[in-house]
Amino acid sequence: MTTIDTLEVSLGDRAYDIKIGSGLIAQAGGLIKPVLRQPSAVVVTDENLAAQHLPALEASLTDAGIAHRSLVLPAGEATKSFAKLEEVIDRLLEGGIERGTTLVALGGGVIGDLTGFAAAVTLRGLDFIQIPTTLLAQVDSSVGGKTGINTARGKNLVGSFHQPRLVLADMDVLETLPQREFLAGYAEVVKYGLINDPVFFTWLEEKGPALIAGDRDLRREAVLVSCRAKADIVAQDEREAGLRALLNLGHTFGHAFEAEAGYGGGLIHGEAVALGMVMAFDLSVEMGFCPPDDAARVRAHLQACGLPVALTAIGGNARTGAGWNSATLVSHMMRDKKVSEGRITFVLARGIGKAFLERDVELERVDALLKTSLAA
Ligand SMILES: NC(=O)c1ccc[n+]([C@@H]2O[C@H](COP(=O)([O-])OP(=O)(O)OC[C@H]3O[C@@H](n4cnc5c(N)ncnc54)[C@H](O)[C@@H]3O)[C@@H](O)[C@H]2O)c1
Ligand SMILES: O=C(O)C(=O)C[C@@H](O)[C@H](O)[C@H](O)COP(=O)(O)O
Ligand SMILES: [Zn+2]
Repeated sequence: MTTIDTLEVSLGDRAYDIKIGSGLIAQAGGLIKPVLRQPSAVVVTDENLAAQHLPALEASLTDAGIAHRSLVLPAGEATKSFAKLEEVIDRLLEGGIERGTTLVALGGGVIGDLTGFAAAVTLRGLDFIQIPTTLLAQVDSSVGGKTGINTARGKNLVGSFHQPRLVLADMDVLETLPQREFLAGYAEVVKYGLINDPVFFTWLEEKGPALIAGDRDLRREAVLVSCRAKADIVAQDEREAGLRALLNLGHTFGHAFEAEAGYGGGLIHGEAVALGMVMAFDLSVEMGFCPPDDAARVRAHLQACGLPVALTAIGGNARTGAGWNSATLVSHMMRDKKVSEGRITFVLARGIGKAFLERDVELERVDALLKTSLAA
């Protein structure tokens, strides 16, 4: 049996462990059982996971004596919707559910966010467990308790803070993850370096190519460092009173791009975040906060990895099939949850590893930056 790394998200009576290792899905029943209120679970997953990893999870739950059933949803961002939330809740209630039943999210961020929100509101609150299967979900979405859905008006505009009881990050599942999805998750890994860990960013510049190519030790190290970074921030600021907003680096831009792209798969979250981080660094340079060389390093690394670094790579071309304009993107940004008294709070940087929050940003600057990127 291989070793399991355990990190704690220290949140008092809502504290929980993140377990990182190989073969965790096969052992899930035994690992989950101690945190269950009663031995009954409903697994929520998507059709790709149902084909590839659900059977192993179900077998493990059966072996551990946990009664279970599974709900399988369509894969993709469009599933994070009111319609699918209603469907999940209806199927939970239809099949019979009690307050002691635990939901188990087997999937990427879409399944994790939706299942967590369903858990938060069904019977006024069920426990849930995260089994993240994408790199993005392992390093970011499964940790910290942000749950929710998208609306036609924007990303994640309906949701709740609801912490999981346990996170099981099985490194083996990354073997079946499509490369585009792996890369998208890598953008959120890079984010931790850019926020407050310049040594990690330098490590990624050096090791990123091998990690992306499939080196398992490097992948595990990156998941561990990322989860430690996120757990540390969440423990200090669970509900985003301040510090936690740094985890939104690249997201004010990125969420606007996702909303404009329509959640259809033409642009996925991590890709939008990669481009958003490039733009946040460019804005930081424009405003005189950040040395141009640091922004150049960010752009160069993400580009070398194959992530989008200009709006021309995603908007108004074959991927989305639509022409974009800066005014519409700014109007999306005005619905960001960090808007306060009509002003957007941006996550900017004084350099790599030196992110900070800034409210005093003229929208004309943002508009000009978007126009430049649209014409690049
Ligand atoms: N709650 C948070 O803190 C948080 C943080 C970051 C992102 N998010 C959200 O996460 C979502 C994106 O999550 P994602 O990037 O994981 O996308 P996703 O959940 O859509 O998964 C990506 C695709 O990969 C497939 N897949 C997943 N695991 C697989 C595996 N092991 N093998 C083969 N295929 C697999 C899925 O079926 C899907 O088609 C966005 O909605 C974003 O807003 C939330
Ligand atoms: O956990 C957080 O806090 C984050 O901001 C992590 C982000 O990567 C994630 O995309 C999150 O869902 C964004 O949250 P939102 O509140 O801006 O919708
Ligand atoms: Zn994100």
